[in-house]
Amino acid sequence: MVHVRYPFIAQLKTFDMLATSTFIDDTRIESYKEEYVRTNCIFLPGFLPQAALNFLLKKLGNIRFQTKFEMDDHSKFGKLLLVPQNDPLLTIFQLLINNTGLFSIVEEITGCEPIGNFMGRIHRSEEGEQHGIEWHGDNSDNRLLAMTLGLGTRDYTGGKLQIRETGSDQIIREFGQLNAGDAIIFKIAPALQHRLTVLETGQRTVGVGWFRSKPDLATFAAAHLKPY
Ligand SMILES: O=C(O)CCC(=O)C(=O)O
Ligand SMILES: [Fe+2]
Repeated sequence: MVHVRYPFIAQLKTFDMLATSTFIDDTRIESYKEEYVRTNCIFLPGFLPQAALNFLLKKLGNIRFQTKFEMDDHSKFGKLLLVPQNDPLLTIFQLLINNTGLFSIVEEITGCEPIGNFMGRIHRSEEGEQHGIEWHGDNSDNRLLAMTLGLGTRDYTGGKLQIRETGSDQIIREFGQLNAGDAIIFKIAPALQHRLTVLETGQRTVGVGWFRSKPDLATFAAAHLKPY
């Protein structure tokens, strides 16, 4: 018998989280559907259960973030601090969201094609650093929907996630201060763009990622959710 080691998983299992919890209140599906049709996004306050949230917040306290520039061909369109790609915390975050029950509910609310996997990262914006991301679409890599999950305990100003129709001046929806555990799920399509405005005061920390049509979960897990 082969023993694999997921150092944090034993703790997570005690929360009875993995593969059992869907995080979305299914009595509210109809109102989420209506919100999504109207605004191309849904706001999910208290999406992440407290135990999982406390666990992620505690681990985040020990992480050394690294500066990352968002690049489009050779031009920069954003600057942020990122949890290093090989950090086990990213595996935990992705394990929580790669949940087929959650995928089904998200498919039902948004009418998107079947979700194969969720690929995510964790980033932070800090005051005085011009941290933010200009208008962009994230239209690549089989992305269907994006998610932003609040993972910070500090207040902030600026750092707004804004959504618009491509090329338009009108903001369809914007989200300022996010509380830890709150999530936003929004549509990725050529007709839509979003941006993260520059952080003015305080600090903003979020998990972000994309629900993607391909590859399927088994293929994704074998490549990205490996034991370490
Ligand atoms: O921080 C956010 O809410 C969204 C960030 C974003 O658009 C991205 O990472 O592509
Ligand atoms: Fe984005």
